Amino acid sequence: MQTISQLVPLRSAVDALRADGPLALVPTMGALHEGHLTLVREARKRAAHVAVSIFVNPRQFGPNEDLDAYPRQLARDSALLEAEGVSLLWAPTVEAMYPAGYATNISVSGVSDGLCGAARPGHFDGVATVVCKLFNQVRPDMALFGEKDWQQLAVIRRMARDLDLTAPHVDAIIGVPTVREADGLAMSSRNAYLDADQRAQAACLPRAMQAAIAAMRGGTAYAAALDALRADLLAGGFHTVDYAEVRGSDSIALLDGPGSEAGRLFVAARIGSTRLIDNQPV
Ligand SMILES: Nc1ncnc2c1ncn2[C@@H]1O[C@H](COP(=O)(O)OP(=O)(O)OP(=O)(O)O)[C@@H](O)[C@H]1O
Ligand SMILES: CC(C)(CO)[C@@H](O)C(=O)[O-]
Ligand code: BAL
Repeated sequence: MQTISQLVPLRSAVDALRADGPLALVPTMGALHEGHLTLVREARKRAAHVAVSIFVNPRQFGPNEDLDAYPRQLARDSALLEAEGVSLLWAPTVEAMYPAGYATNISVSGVSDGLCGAARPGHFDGVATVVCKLFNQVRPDMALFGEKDWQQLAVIRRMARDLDLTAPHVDAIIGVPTVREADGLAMSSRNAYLDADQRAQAACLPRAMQAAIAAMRGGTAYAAALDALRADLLAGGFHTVDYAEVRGSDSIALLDGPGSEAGRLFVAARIGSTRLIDNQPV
């Protein structure tokens, strides 16, 4: 596995890999867990070579968010990726990604609105901008993203179509189902912020979501099921529910009851100083 942090050597490394067959990209912010490694394994099934990027992207963090605290573990991550047969680790410096004078922003309207877009203003502009840059830098044939960040996946799919970043009529943006801990909690780098009590309480998030979905499927009105879900989370140790909403799986449009589009339940809630997100089909 080659590890590269500057653009000039990246170009020749990528050219050599691409000459050898399809190249898949797995973008990450590091602090790798089984969710990330599942994306890598899926990528290996589909491509001759896998490139993984690790970049804690300052542009997607709000002013009062956890940019400084975000876990950085490059040596450990690198060993994990080497063991998975990854060909290239692209770990750019902030200066390589955003040189002095950097002034371009990508904003994907519609799917970026609401949910995490409302709770984290500017977040999806930061994500779209860096992912567009990563695509231009690595020029992959496909890229894999986790469904845990469902809205992010929708934003990236929209951007890739709108900016012709991938070949037409090819599903080159691949979503991978959420990998969970034994008690149902979605794996996330931010789970490392939880102390033992908070970690035990956090399992109430997927449990309460399952209960709300069962109630909706049983005919309970969405609004009533969402009220009960918020109450369950607050009783279970979460102190704030940023949102608990049913939205269309593709359009991310708000749904107030069963309709023609498949619905998904989206939740973001805070426990201590940690913000957790999850989504599941209704
Ligand atoms: N549990 C998971 N299952 C599947 N994919 C995941 C999971 N967690 C993260 N991913 C995916 O891995 C990629 C990199 O995500 P990232 O590095 O932000 O990790 P994260 O665990 O989501 O971190 P954070 O705690 O910051 O949300 C994204 O496409 C994300 O959706
Ligand atoms: C896609 C991504 C790597 C962009 O920084 C990040 O948002 C993430 O890790 O999900
Ligand atoms: N996992 C999505 C990236 C973020 O929360 O900033």
